[in-house]
Amino acid sequence: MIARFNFYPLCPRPDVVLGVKQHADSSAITILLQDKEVEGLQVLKDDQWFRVPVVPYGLLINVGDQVEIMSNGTFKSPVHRVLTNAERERNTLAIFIIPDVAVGIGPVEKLINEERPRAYKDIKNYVELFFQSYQQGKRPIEAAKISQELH
Ligand SMILES: O=C(O)CCC(=O)C(=O)O
Ligand SMILES: [Fe+2]
Repeated sequence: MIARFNFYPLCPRPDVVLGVKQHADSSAITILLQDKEVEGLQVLKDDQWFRVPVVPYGLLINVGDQVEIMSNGTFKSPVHRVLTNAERERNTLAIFIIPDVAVGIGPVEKLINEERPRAYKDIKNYVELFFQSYQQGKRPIEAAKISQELH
């Protein structure tokens, strides 16, 4: 488990500067305590950005890439980003639940069948793989997909 406190200072140019660039989380599950007043998080769906409303003291549960892999794609890890704000500072707390790297992860056998063939490889240290791809501007989960090997 990793806890990250995010602080977004005032930014004079929210039109050109992001608080966090678009990504999906490398965790299995993320628990996010948003700022109780200031909005900023957006989720990508069907090529459109949707704002995540503020729910004071509410916890936002987000599926990360590792649950997408373990569920053989049944649950999707959403791409999201954070905007900046010229008038209000913003604070959030993200708790990333991460499986033991020594154990590794892969799709659960019972979720693999003829209709849904195995879509992801077994992986030992997904977070390391994640950051290799992330630095190159690629969607890290693509590196875990089996169809990738055919190209
Ligand atoms: O600060 C937020 O609202 C979200 C931060 C986030 O996406 C992350 O820390 O992975
Ligand atoms: Fe995130």
